Amino acid sequence: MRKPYLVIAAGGTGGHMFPAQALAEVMLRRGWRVKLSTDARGARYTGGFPHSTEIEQVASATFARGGIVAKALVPLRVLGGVLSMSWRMLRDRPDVVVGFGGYPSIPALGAAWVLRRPRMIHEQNGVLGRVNALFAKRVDRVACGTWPTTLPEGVEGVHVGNPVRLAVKDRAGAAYITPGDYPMSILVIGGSQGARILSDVVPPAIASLPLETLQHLRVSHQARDEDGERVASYYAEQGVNADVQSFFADVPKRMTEAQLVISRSGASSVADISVIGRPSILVPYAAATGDHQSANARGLVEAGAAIRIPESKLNVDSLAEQIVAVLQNPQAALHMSQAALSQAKPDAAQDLAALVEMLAGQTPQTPEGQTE
Ligand SMILES: CC(=O)N[C@H]1[C@@H](OP(=O)(O)OP(=O)(O)OC[C@H]2O[C@@H](n3ccc(=O)[nH]c3=O)[C@H](O)[C@@H]2O)O[C@H](CO)[C@@H](O)[C@@H]1O
Repeated sequence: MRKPYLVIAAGGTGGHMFPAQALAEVMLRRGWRVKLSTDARGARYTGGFPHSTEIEQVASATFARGGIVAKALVPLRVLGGVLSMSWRMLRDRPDVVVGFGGYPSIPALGAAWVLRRPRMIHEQNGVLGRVNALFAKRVDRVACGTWPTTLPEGVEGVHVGNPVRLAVKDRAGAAYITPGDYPMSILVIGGSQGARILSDVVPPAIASLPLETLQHLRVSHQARDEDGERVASYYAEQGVNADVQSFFADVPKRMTEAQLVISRSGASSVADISVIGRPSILVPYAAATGDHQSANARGLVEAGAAIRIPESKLNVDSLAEQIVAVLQNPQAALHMSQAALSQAKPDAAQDLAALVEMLAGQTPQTPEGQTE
């Protein structure tokens, strides 16, 4: 019997790919055939996708890069991508197409629009990205990871949350050990790529903490490759017990063990912090499109789960003061961890999968199982 067939279109950064992976995991388990349509950049993040995911690389074109000639050719490349994808979809018709944002999602979403296939976008951030903004009025559903999300007039969003990895979901609401006179840890992460500003400011802020706190502290610090050595030697010189890596493969475990998370407010980082339920200090990436990282942080901040420090106010003193405020107030820290849980959507992947199946239901199936 023909399996229902889902095309997931995503690319660019890990931020688009991780939620796409979570949906692929659920749909494959539900007996669907899943194809990921991505570009070379997105393909770097496909290692975690289940092996049965079909992966198709499409040529991508971004408006932001390249010289004048390259930019002038972008509309042609996009049109070519949509046409060739339409041709492929005519021969192998998807039941549903879901776009997660990024330029590589244009060919599949564009083709689904041309062919009138059921289609949906998922926006991770509190502000629509460029490609999702282009399709918001041309899809059957707009699923939102962050709430509220600013949407174009006339478009209604469905709040499903940002799907988290299984390793995160497994630790949903894991018991929180409040800060005290025993080993404590701080996790410092800057999105999938690491953030230089956190490598500049966090180490001296931690080194300046009162000795009674510092002596119990372990730090896990994600630093970009080029910053790793200086960050590690600084911590070592200051006698701080720190593990510095360019990417922690076991963030869910480290986050569970942490009394405090210091992080950027990328959509998946915020989702992980909410689902596991940890106090956080968030430093939104100021250059993010439409300041979407501030929008992402809003839910946790308004719930009393996170302290937001804008980049312009981030310095050694302001950060140290907030770290002390969390680590020296166990009750406040416990309250923050519980408030984080109040913002969590641990079943986002399942809710998104339910929307996909609902959209597929709009397509009548013939007794042979072929779509009409
Ligand atoms: C710089 C930038 O433009 N970032 C954008 C990018 O996020 P970007 O990919 O940087 O970050 P996200 O916060 O969305 O995701 C990072 C994920 O990586 C995990 N992690 C992080 C560090 C580590 O060492 N190990 C690890 O596993 C985090 O727990 C999280 O699950 O796409 C997101 C979704 O569109 C946006 O919200 C972000 O604004």
